[in-house]
Amino acid sequence: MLEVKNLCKHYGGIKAVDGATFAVERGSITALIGPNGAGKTTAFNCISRTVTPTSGEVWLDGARIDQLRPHKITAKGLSRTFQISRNLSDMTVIENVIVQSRVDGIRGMLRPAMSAEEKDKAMAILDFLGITRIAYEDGHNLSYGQKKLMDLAALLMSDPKIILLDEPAGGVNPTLMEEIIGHIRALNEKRGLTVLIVEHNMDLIMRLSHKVVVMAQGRVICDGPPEMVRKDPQVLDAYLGGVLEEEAA
Ligand SMILES: Nc1ncnc2c1ncn2[C@@H]1O[C@H](COP(=O)(O)OP(=O)(O)OP(=O)(O)O)[C@@H](O)[C@H]1O
Repeated sequence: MLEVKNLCKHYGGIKAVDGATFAVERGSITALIGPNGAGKTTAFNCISRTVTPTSGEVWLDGARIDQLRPHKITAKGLSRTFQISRNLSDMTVIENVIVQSRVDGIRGMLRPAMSAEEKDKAMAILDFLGITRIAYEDGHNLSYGQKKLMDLAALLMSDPKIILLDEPAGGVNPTLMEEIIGHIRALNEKRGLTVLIVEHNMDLIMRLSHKVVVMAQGRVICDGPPEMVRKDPQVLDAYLGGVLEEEAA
């Protein structure tokens, strides 16, 4: 469904992504992992076109998307979250969900009124995520976890076929992590969404993913099912005896 071919992003002499090639199969939950600085977030940014790749190609459902503007990519069915929640704190949750999800760029941000249709759709999504009770809460009153769920809701407004989640469990407590795992699984199994996740939490990765793609120094060094990847010597080397080795023991 999503194919990344020989993707490169160089910042001067720094090769943040250096010829990465991988695929995300339709209906899968695929994880992109790797040590700090491996190039995961930069690869995400190139796929969603929030940064311009230096070279390489990104294909979605057989069409090249690496030359499209970000909102055109969203309109084609690919949506992403950001590591740092982008909530607009002087708006309510439902307003945030609607405004952040408008795919027509800056014009959407400037269009204040919510249509009845947008509101119904946003409420149905908040319901799916179990957070209708905070629909009219101001953005600045939200907990960190509630912001994460609001971001997920905004992501779903554009009816994506594939979602890219950047550290969905980053900084959340164990209870919320279980909730987020449940939501991701439900989105995949009940709504048929394909999911690509960047995440450092190995427990989440090993439990959720069908396939794991491992990056190190801008390149893909291994990909396959989680139980294979966690025992791969190259992967263990890349992590230098870190969390994967403990898990594989
Ligand atoms: N805008 C930038 N300018 C210069 N260098 C950058 C820029 N963005 C990323 N880099 C560098 O590119 C490399 C890859 O960074 P990236 O954030 O993609 O890694 P990552 O795998 O997501 O790391 P982490 O797990 O720590 O988030 C790092 O060496 C980083 O310092």
